[in-house]
Amino acid sequence: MHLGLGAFHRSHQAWYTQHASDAAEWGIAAFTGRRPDAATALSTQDCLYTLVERSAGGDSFEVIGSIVEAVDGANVDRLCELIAANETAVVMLTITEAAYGLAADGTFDADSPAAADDLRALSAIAAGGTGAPGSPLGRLVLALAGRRDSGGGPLAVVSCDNLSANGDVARRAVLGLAAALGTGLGEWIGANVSFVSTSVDRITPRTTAEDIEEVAEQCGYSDSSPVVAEPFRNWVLSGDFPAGRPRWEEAGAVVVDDIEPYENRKLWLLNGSHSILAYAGQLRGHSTVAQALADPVCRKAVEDFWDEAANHLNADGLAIPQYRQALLERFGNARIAHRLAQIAADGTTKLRMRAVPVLMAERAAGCTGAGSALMLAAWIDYVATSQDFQDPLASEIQAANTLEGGERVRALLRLVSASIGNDAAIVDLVQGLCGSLTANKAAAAVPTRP
Ligand SMILES: NC(=O)c1ccc[n+]([C@@H]2O[C@H](COP(=O)([O-])OP(=O)(O)OC[C@H]3O[C@@H](n4cnc5c(N)ncnc54)[C@H](O)[C@@H]3O)[C@@H](O)[C@H]2O)c1
Ligand SMILES: O=P(O)(O)OC[C@@H](O)[C@@H](O)[C@H](O)[C@H](O)CO
Repeated sequence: MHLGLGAFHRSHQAWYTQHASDAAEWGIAAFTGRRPDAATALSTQDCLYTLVERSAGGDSFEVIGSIVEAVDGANVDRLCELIAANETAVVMLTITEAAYGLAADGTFDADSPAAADDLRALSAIAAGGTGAPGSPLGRLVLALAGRRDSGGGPLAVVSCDNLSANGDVARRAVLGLAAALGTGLGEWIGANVSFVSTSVDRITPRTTAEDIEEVAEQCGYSDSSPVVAEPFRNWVLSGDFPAGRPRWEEAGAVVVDDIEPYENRKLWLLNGSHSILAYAGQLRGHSTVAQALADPVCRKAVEDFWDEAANHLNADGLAIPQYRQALLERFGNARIAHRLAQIAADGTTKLRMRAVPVLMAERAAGCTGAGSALMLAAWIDYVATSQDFQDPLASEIQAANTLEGGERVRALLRLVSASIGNDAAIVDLVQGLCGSLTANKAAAAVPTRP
């Protein structure tokens, strides 16, 4: 099963499942998150779609068939039916970082609007009423209650979202929501559901109309739902699969006992620098990752942050210099038009995992942390100028934006993390960096496109 049918699941977990040595024994039922569109489009073509692997040198095409059913996420009856089935072994999630209802301290926030709605819906069901939760995790909790009742047995929930310790985060959110259905469900989940943590990597931008045209021209058939991704892919998993899983390792996935060093390497070096490029790049007039990286001001901001992060990535075998070099090549692939506006979304949740841990580690080591602080300053400048940023705390950001100077910086930083927002020296540091990325904007080396 999969929740959050979008581009990434189709370029990553569906690819690994298709290439597992026992692929013929498995099929994925994938549910959308907030809209039915992706399921409707895929269903009309038997859930088959083209994966376009886009390197700097050209494109190659592969039809992926590992998804066997695509369903509107609002079809909670079908979700419950499939999760109750004994044959269901794994539930994968790509529902975005913002969908886990994380509070600024990393705990589950039962008061976030989506969680509060789900808790109300689940409590009403527990009291014998009708209705259904509206978020993927709320729906999953209802379906897990059905599995318990039907004796479907244990299974694994595998978060594939860019969150540190994503399995633990998923467990906290599921248990937080399950409380509304009575304490017995939490106990059953504790005993029967394994929350697997993963580090996932494959740059997969949103599909464009040009991508659809290209597939028609090159492949000679019409595909409404191709997905474009870079050639690179990586999947590191840690946790138990009590009901089995496809042999993903035969397709290159890696199973480890301690995932933290891999997660930190990926979240800090790749996603952290993506966030710098997203905010600094847009402030400087760029719209894609490749354009922003070619701007020396953005490139320096990335390298400075990487230097800081590397100080705290010390586990054996991480090969940080090679990883950095590979990232420069991957980001520089201008044929992958990775939009900075897409990466910029949900900054409060993302910066908590991308900037804050490195900043705190640097300061604990007696350094300034200016490279990580610049990521936060870029975000603060971005939310002042962007008219249409997306964030689970958008209204709180708007309220903070009505303040001035240090008060505004402090209020915005508190939305990311109380520990940095309440630290006067960090607030001063970040405030001093605000505006610095655009101060020499005229020096940007790259012509920009709208
Ligand atoms: N695209 C990539 O390159 C990439 C790479 C690695 C990891 N990821 C992870 O996968 C996630 C999904 O990526 P994608 O490219 O498929 O994105 P997407 O925008 O296509 O979204 C995937 C699904 O999540 C649902 N969703 C979005 N916001 C939600 C919310 N607030 N609450 C509930 N559901 C929501 C959508 O409806 C959709 O079904 C990312 O957020 C990231 O955590 C993506
Ligand atoms: O999808 P997000 O919003 O978590 O982050 C945007 C990008 O940084 C991200 O999607 C990367 O492309 C991806 O993590 C590469 O594996």
